[in-house]
Amino acid sequence: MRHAYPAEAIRAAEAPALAAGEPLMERAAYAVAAAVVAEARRRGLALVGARALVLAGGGNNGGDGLFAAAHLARRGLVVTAALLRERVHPEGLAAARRAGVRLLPVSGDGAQGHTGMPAPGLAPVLAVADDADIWIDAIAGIGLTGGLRGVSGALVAALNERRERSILDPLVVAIDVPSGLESDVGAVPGEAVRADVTVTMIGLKPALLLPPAAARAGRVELVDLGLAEALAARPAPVRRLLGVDVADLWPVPGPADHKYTRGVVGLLAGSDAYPGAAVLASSGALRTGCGMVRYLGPEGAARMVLARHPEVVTAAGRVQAMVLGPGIAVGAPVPESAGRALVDSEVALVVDAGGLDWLPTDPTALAGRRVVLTPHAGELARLLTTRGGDPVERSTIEADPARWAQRATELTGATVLLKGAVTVVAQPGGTVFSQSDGTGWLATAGSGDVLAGILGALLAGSDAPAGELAAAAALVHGRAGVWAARNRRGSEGGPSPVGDPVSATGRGPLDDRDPGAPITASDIAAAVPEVVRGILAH
Ligand SMILES: NC(=O)C1=CN([C@@H]2O[C@H](COP(=O)(O)OP(=O)(O)OC[C@H]3O[C@@H](n4cnc5c(N)ncnc54)[C@H](OP(=O)(O)O)[C@@H]3O)[C@@H](O)[C@H]2O)[C@@H](O)CC1
Ligand SMILES: [K+]
Repeated sequence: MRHAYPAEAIRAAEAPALAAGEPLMERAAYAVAAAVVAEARRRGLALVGARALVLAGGGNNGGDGLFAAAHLARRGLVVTAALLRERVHPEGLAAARRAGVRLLPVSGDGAQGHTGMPAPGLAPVLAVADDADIWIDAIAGIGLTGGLRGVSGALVAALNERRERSILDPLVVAIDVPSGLESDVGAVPGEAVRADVTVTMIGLKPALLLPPAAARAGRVELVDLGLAEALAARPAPVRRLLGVDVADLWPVPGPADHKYTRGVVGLLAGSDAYPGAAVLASSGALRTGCGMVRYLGPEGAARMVLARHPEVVTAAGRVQAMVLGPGIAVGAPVPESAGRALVDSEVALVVDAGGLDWLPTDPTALAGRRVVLTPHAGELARLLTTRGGDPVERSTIEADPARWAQRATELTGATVLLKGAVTVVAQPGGTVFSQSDGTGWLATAGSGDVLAGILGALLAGSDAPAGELAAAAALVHGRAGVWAARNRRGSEGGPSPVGDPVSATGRGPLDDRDPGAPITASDIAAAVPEVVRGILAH
């Protein structure tokens, strides 16, 4: 499991070590220099003579940068340090000077000019940036408050603009947190550095896991500076499940299990308008490995479900988890079986799409129950607007998904899995999970119906907390999409997949060399067993 800690916890963990005189900044700077060297080598950049620009702010983050600049200069790189404050870390500055780093004070004059052109005071540093192979961002770390101001904001805006126009393609390494991100949250308050690699100290920060901020960090390397134990004693409000965590909580059947002990999933999904959702949610649940699926929706959809999955049962009966709402239109009346499940505290619930309207208005009504809502941003906007009183736009949610998912848990009393490129799961009063396991190919009709089925099966088959199971479902769903996109599997029941057996775990992102192939929701469901096997065999 990955854990992310707020700045306050990082500072508390480092305080005793600093008081004891441990050379944390030296260790941090050494790790940054090592990461720069390793990444430059990976890119085939000759180190001696390579040009690096360090952007140094006035705090300890700038100190890390200046010491790292000194290391790199001693390795033969040509290093310039842009000093963005009149006063920068004095020992760091002295070390950089001794190592032969060129020091370039950056004037803030006119930095906030209104013309949209780079401010005149920035011209010298932009000229160095244009020629540099490597930019190292040491403007600010956990000490940043609010959007980047003044000369730093203007400089980062100008650098981002140059990269966007593809004039330049330097290696960008951020120290601790890309500058411009507030380390405790996923929202991006203004201009922020876009890093290829972020070398982060002591522990991960929430901004490195949460959308949309996390996308600015690139690959994250954690350097614990010997403080992992001190930090582990503190609560981590943001977490990410890994495959091994999912293996630990996966309901693997034992010899004494039968279909009822494995868990029965009830499905109230699909409608005359959207019958396919019933099929896809059934596929998701069956491929995840529940004991039985009971399909309780309309007859037309039931026929389609049975045609694809003859193992589905359409008779009413006991269920351990119920999936309510995929493929059901907003405003549809509450079916009797859904009404019963909503008041039966023994039944875990997955509530999606049209089912979201069926939730009790009193958030305490679901207290103590395992209930997971699975909206996308548009559905969450609607739910927050109807329940919270004030209108909330989809774009507002996309600017800070974790915050709004948490707000929805307060208003409903349920766990909320907010679907997106990075999926966040908020629980009442609890940890937020942030899962980034998928690929853009997953954004296809019916994908969410499959996810609801996967989650229904996990809730039916395991007693683990709903939030962890929701994060596990997101991980498996994401990896199934990656696996399907990589192996270009045909429709469910089609020919055996071809491809590298290593990729059967679904691990590892698709990349420029193998961007993957288009997939359908059926492909995602079909890939789930391979992904589960990969996770369990790990
Ligand atoms: N202690 C140690 O030995 C170790 C510390 N470590 C490192 O220290 C970092 C924390 O250092 P920190 O506390 O000094 O804060 P830091 O992140 O440098 O930010 C302050 C600077 O940012 C500026 N600034 C703030 N807001 C701004 C804005 N909106 N827009 C523009 N500027 C803004 C602020 O300017 P000012 O407000 O003072 O004008 C000041 O210059 C941590 O992230 C890690 O990298 C680790 O390596 C472990 C060892
Ligand atoms: K930084």
